[in-house]
Amino acid sequence: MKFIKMHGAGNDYVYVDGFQQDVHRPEELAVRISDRHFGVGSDGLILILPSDCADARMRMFNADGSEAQMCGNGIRCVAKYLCDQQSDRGSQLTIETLAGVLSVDVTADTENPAISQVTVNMGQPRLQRGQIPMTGPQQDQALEVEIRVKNRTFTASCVSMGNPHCVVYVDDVEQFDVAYWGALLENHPLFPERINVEFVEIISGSEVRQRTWERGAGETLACGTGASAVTVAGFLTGRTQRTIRNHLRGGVLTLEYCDDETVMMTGPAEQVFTGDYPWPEA
Ligand SMILES: N[C@H](CCC[C@H](N)C(=O)O)C(=O)O
Repeated sequence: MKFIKMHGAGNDYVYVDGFQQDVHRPEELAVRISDRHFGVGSDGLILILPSDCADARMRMFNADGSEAQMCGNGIRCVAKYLCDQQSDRGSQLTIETLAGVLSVDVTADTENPAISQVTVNMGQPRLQRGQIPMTGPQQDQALEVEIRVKNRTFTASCVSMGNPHCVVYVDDVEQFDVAYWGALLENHPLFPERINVEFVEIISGSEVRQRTWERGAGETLACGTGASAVTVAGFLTGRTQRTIRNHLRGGVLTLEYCDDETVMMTGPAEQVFTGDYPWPEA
């Protein structure tokens, strides 16, 4: 099986072109290929597939084999790959995900063809508990709620960007024990489908620092849907402006929560290598 290794701001996935080959048992493949010692090593697996309603469809599997609705860093890489494959395609594409059909715009880096900058219209956030999903009154929002874990109470805002996010504000994110609290929050009984957790330090009204604990993958260097949720939560709770720069462990994303309530995200997409992985066709 041929694969491509790409990352967006250090959030790395193995990509397989499903236009060229069939991929069987992707859940099991994701677990094996993501392993950083016994596999290729990645945060998960992304399949690039034909679509009936868009230029392509993506399916995204976490390193634990669970399928997620969307991946913001991943969709930028899928867009870059499709543009590189067909240079006459133009820079604007649509990509179908389990969170809907999203529009992307790719700008090639003239000095380094391995890297592109990609802007994604991430769509509108879903704010009701029932949409996240989260227990409690299903029509209510969960902005600025207190979540009790062990001996600590966090102030959190929960936002769905198609997939679920819990944004937690902390004073010093570099010193914060992301692995310990991330795992506890991911599996908190409030969240029946588990949750991705963003730990955020506010630098100013237009700048934040984020570390990410991902559902099904642990700490990753970046999360695009998470950075989008952070933009929405920051604006709606009065912490940040509509446009922010988000400093993640693996790079910087620029985001805007627009007047029409869609989130625009811009960041890098980089191809690192291609390879072959032994995986039976059926
Ligand atoms: N890293 C991805 C999100 C993965 C989310 C996944 N861990 C889930 O289960 O929802 C991003 O850039 O948006």
